[in-house]
Amino acid sequence: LACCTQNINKAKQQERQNPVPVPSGVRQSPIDISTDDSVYDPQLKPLKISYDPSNCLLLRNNGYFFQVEFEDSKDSSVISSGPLKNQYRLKQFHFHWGSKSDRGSEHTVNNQVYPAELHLVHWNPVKCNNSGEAILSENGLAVVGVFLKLGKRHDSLQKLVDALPAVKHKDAAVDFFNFDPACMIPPCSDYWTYPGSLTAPPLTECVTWVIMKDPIEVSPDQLAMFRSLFYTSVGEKQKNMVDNYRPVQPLMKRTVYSTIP
Ligand SMILES: COc1ccc(C[C@@]2(O)NC(=S)NC2=O)c(OC)c1
Ligand SMILES: [Zn+2]
Repeated sequence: LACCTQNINKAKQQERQNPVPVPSGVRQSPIDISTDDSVYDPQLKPLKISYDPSNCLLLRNNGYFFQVEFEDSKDSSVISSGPLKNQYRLKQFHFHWGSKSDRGSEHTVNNQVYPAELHLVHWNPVKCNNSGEAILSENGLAVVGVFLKLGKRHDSLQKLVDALPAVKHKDAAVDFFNFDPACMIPPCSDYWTYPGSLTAPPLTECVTWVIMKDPIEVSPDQLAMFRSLFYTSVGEKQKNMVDNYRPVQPLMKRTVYSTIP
């Protein structure tokens, strides 16, 4: 999963500069979430989240964003319930952010943009043998999205921020152990959910999205550290890693369901 995102992330950057409609894309992501048009589903339960920090392995700059990768050979860091029929294993998490705080998130809410968005990527071991296969299987992936807004410092995120200078350039990677991603899940369990896609090529329509209603807060200094990374490898002309988000896509015939009455 981590390996094959690199060359296609270049395509994602291209796609952002001159967006080309995806032929026969009927469930593309991200989208704008119109709260008035979303449908309250009283059957939707809170997402069950159970992560084991000892599964945390590595921090990598893949040339499009930085991602934290997890051991996923067992059902030890998983999500279930909510809109999910099976249990999904955490594979990695990453962020999207802007060059300025008036842009950065991939999803928007009533056209409100956030300065950044966290994606926690999980795959379905019942339907797939590994995360690479999950990309090719309908609802093979479940991605939890969490908006970031500027405010007070996020103390538990600081451990990750402090490790970023070690992965400034593309393809850099360092050991990154004992981090609990649950610290980035907002206390309120409310979410929107809809069927969508990867937001980078190959843009496959394999994702059940769960977007948390409440943002988490990070400080301006913490977000500035995200922007200090580079898209480029050592020795190349440095290009700051910013604005790595895809524009919103047409909702088409989809319904966004919510836990919010
Ligand atoms: C070939 O497999 C891929 C390709 C790209 C991504 C990245 C992304 O498109 N997906 C999400 S989520 N955000 C993104 O930017 C990926 O992530 C699971 C898997
Ligand atoms: Zn993403």
